[in-house]
Amino acid sequence: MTRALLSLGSNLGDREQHLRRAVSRLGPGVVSRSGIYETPPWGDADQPSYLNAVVLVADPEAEPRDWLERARAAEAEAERVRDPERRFGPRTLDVDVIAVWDAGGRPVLSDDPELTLPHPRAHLRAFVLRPWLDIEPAAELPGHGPVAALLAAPGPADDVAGLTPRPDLTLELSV
Ligand SMILES: Nc1ncnc2c1ncn2[C@@H]1O[C@H](COP(=O)(O)OP(=O)(O)OP(=O)(O)O)[C@@H](O)[C@H]1O
Ligand SMILES: Nc1nc2c(c(=O)[nH]1)N=C(CO)CN2
Repeated sequence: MTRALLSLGSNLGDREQHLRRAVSRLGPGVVSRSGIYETPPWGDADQPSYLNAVVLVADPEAEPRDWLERARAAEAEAERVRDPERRFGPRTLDVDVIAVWDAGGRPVLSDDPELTLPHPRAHLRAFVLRPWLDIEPAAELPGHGPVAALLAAPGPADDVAGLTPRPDLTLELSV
C-alpha cells in the first residue's frame, strides 16, 4: 500500500485535455485532485505558459516504483517528446512523483536517480506547492516541512504571485 502526490503539467497542444486524460488513466487510485493553475514557465523561460495541477493517489497494490511507471505511461500516451537539449523545455505532459508514503504514513526516501523521493526540485516550485495546499492545507513535503511555510519562503514565494487559478477548467470530468 502506498499513497503518492503526483504533479501534472502541460504547455503544448490541448493542455486541459492532456491533464484530464492523465487523471483518467490513473483511474480509481485518484483520491483527490487540485484545481488547475496557469503558471509561467519555470527553469526555461522561452516557452508557453503551463497548466499545472496535482493529484493524491493511493493503491493497496502499488510499490513506490509503480507510480513512476504510471507517470511515464501517461506521458507516453500524450506522445511526449523529450528534447535532450532542453532539460526544462516544453511538453504535452509532465507527470512527476513528488512524494510517496508507505502503509504506515511514513515518507519513502530515495536517492536513486531513476526515482528520487521526494522529488528534488519540488520544494522550489510554486506550481507544485500551491495546488497541493488546496487539497491538503496541512501538507508536509518530507525533509522540507510544511508546504505553507515553503510557499512563504524565498524561491517559491517569488513565483507564487505569477500563478493564476483557472476555475473555468477542471480535472473532474474524465474523457
Ligand atoms: N520523483 C521523480 N519523479 C519523476 N521522475 C523522476 C523522479 N526522480 C527521478 N526521476 C527521473 O528523472 C528523469 C527525467 O524525468 P523528466 O524528463 O520527467 O524530467 P523533467 O520533467 O524534464 O524535469 P523535472 O524532473 O525537474 O520536472 C526520469 O528518467 C526519471 O526516472
Ligand atoms: N510552470 C511550469 N514550468 C515548468 C514545468 C511545469 O510543469 N510548470 N515543468 C517543467 C519540467 O521540468 C519545467 N518548467
